[in-house]
Amino acid sequence: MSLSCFDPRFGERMLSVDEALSVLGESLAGMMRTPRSERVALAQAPGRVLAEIVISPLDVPAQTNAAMDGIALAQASLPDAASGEPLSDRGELSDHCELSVIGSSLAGHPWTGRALAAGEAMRITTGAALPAGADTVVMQEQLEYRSAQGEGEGQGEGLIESEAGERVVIEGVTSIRRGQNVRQAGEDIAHGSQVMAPGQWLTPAAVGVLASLGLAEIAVYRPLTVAIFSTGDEVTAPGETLPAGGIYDANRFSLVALLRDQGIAVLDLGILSDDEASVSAALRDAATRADMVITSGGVSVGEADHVRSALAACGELALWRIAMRPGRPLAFGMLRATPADAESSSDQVPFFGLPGNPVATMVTFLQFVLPALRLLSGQQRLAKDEASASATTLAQWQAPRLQLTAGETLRSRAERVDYHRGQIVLDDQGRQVVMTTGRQGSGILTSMLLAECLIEIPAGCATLHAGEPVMVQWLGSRGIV
Ligand SMILES: Nc1nc2c(c(=O)[nH]1)N[C@H]1C(S)=C(S)[C@@H](COP(=O)(O)OP(=O)(O)OC[C@H]3O[C@@H](n4cnc5c(N)ncnc54)[C@H](O)[C@@H]3O)O[C@H]1N2
Ligand code: MOO
Repeated sequence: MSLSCFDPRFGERMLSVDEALSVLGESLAGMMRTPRSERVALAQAPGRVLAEIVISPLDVPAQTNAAMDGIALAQASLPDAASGEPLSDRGELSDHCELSVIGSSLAGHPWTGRALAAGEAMRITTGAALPAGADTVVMQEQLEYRSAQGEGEGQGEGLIESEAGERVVIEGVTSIRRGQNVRQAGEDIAHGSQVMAPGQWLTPAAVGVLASLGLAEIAVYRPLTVAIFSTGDEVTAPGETLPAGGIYDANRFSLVALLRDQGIAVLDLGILSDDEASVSAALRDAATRADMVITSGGVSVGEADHVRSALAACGELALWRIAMRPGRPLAFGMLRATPADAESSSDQVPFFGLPGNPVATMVTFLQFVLPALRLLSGQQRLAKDEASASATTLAQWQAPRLQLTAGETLRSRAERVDYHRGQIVLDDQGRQVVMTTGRQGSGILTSMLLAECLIEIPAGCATLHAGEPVMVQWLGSRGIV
């Protein structure tokens, strides 16, 4: 396969983020395969990607039922004040009426007797099936029950079982609308309708919906395996003593967390020293065991930046200079995999060499790696209307963009997109605005700790004034998309 990203021009000039995304998309399109699937218990499904079409085997709800505790009745059998007919003995327009209660329909214990006739009602609890002959539920708060002997009068709250000869007085009859407080069978999901399609990310809501269909297990795509390692002689594993000139390995941990959050199986290959031979040996090995390989550090132009040369021996690679900050240098390419086992689905494995500065590692992951993973893991962007779900570009898998108002003046270098880490706060007039999290260096990882969004200051814009509109990439309430 010829990779357009290895067009020699790209080594010369700075790519925009959009250009880099489209080149990446083209490269990955050539290797797209439907991932293999497996069946899992529903409890294991959250965070996985659905691999089958789900057609509803039933109506949800399965039966027409009450949305309130109260009584079920046929609205047409009620006296109608709107018709102007006198409802009381004195000829006044009364707003109450009395019906006889013939029984109870309880959630899990539906009424199995005869249908309701005119002038009759039935006690009913929320979720209980509506008895035949009823189409409307009046809530308990509008009711007063009268026992056959005229004793035990009361609002009836807490009373479940009806007794023989019981009657109920309804207040506010004129406001009762046909079908009120009733949930129709199939009003959420109709029997035989398509509920989900392959590619659906199984969110808490999605597994709830699957459970509501009675499904105990479901087909999901096998998770992708991603191999990661950090590079650099100074990079030290947490738990070890930090040597002079050392720095603890933050990137591997933030990357593992980002990957796991996407349901990815991680092959953690640890830390590699700045040694070309060991980096290329590790890459060769990783390419046979994983669906993608990600490193951090060593992609710039320093003497110890060996990732690029090590990669040249293992595949087809390019160093991109991307007009963004943080994250200007990024290596991308395809590693040759000599499959050592039948698990490997391709003889080419995408590779990302992310920049070593910890914020640059996370920001480039979010811009490029995350969309690539979502694409390769078979996710489909599903929308209520099919037209908006159709176009598949990598950009659609970036964090969602929102327009907010800048709460302070933001400065950037005009020639590249700047991703400031932002927090959404209320200004002194109670309006929602976005502010930076403070110092913005690409080694200031605590700026990501505070970030709820990335403020995108576009190339060509050196200053954005307070009060001006600004686009942000929303990272979600948990700090990741
Ligand atoms: N002459 C130039 N120097 C640099 C350029 C440039 O264009 N010309 N680009 C700068 C930018 S921007 C970045 S980002 C970095 C990226 O360089 P590398 O990917 O080669 O990263 P390193 O040099 O290995 O490390 C950069 C920085 O990050 C620390 N680091 C590395 N790995 C980890 C880790 N796993 N956990 C925590 N911190 C890590 C490392 O110690 C360095 O401080 O290059 C600039 N230089
Ligand atoms: O852009 Mo580098 O990625 O600033 O730290």
